[in-house]
Amino acid sequence: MSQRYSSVVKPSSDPPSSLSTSSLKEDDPSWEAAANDELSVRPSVHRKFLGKGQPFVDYKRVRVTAGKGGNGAITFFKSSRNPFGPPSGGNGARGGNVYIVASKDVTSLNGVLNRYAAPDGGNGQGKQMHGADGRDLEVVVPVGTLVRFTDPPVSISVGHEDPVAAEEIMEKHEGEGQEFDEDEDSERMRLINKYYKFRSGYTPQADRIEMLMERLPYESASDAAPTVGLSFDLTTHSERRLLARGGRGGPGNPHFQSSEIRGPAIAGKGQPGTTVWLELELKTIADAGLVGLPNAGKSTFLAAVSNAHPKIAPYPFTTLNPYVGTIDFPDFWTMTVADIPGLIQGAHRNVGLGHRFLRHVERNRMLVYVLDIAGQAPWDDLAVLKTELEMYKPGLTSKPTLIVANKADMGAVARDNLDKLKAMVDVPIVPVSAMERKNITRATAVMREIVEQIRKNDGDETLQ
Ligand SMILES: Nc1nc2c(ncn2[C@@H]2O[C@H](COP(=O)(O)OP(=O)(O)OP(=O)(O)O)[C@@H](O)[C@H]2O)c(=O)[nH]1
Ligand SMILES: [Mg+2]
Repeated sequence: MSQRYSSVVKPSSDPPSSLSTSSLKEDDPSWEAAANDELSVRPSVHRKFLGKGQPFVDYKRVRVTAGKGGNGAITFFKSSRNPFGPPSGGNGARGGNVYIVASKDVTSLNGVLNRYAAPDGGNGQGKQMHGADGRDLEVVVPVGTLVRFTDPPVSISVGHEDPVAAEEIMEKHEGEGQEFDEDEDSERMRLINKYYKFRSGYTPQADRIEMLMERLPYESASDAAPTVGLSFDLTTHSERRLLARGGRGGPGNPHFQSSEIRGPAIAGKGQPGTTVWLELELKTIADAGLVGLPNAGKSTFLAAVSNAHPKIAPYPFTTLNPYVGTIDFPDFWTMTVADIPGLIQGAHRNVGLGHRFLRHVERNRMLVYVLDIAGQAPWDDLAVLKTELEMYKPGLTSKPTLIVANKADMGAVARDNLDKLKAMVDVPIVPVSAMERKNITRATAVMREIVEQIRKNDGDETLQ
């Protein structure tokens, strides 16, 4: 390498203002020096991974149903000595809950199913054997997923309480010698049938119905609380939230024994689990987002600095989905970098791949503009990128910034452009050759310094 660059990094007046770039100025390393101490460079890209992988999904609608509670049992402990033994029905168990968990190990909503249903709780058995609780289910989503509870699709009706079934029950009990006062009694029978079950052939008498009405399980506020419209954001690894609560199990028949009722042929029914509809939207959270025109070398840079193996090719729009890689520093400090598909002029109006991916720029801690420094006018490219980000969401460009002047290996043009760019902008600029893996550690060191500063200011690992 014959080129030498006088200054590698320019001190920044951009936020964060407290960021010290003095250490970066101290030893302006040349290409050769930088190339010799490439600690974080992976020697080879595993070819077999190139271009493979799962489709990227960043929006999904999901239906989640918690498990139904198990029914209580109606059994009696009979023996030769005691043919009318005491009631011995076990309780039904609660149905499985459904939780949503954020994980840094998944990067797309691709693995999320359309429907989830937690297992039901087990029914009670004879000999006081209670059912087994339904297993809890976890929906695993990437960190940065927004969860919104929505209305059910119009064509499906939700109701756990089925008015038609209640009608049928009413009809069944008509003509059985019991007089029903139309409205009131049908409502009572509906409730009784919702919460209790009877041994086949058993018809509860009026006084039993009275007793059962008195001890109806009360519905807690959280059971009935409407969730539609609620939303939350999963921003940290292993954050866990309850989506749907499993139904309670019904008590077994010993619970209905009293001085009057010696052999209760009654047990509690398991309650249905709640059903909710969700909208999941992924807005990738990475420490740094790579923003650049198509073909600028973003993917090559990501492959050079991180453990990721994105597809790299000499045509625009090679990268069609955001791709997150992790940079591992020798002292085990890590940061994440997102390769975002190329932007072009008019992206905010949906030109090119459009604004679909701009949402993934929103929540990165810092921006890394990757410019093709050997191109016609890299400063124009930078202006286009900044304009597109601002048009999509005002204020987006005010994040801490680094410019990676890529393709600096391309001779005199690159060197001249770099000098011109340095004179024009007031942001740290690091010339690199992502392809030849030169000056990469320099770039990652600056990125680390900026990210460390932001994390310190934020006070924790979360990001809003
Ligand atoms: N000479 C030279 N070529 C490079 C360098 N970095 C990347 N390239 C080449 O530039 C082309 C585009 O690289 P990519 O990494 O696919 O570019 P990208 O920005 O990810 O492009 P899109 O995914 O299409 O937005 C490839 O042919 C790379 O080999 C570099 O430092 N020097
Ligand atoms: Mg790419």
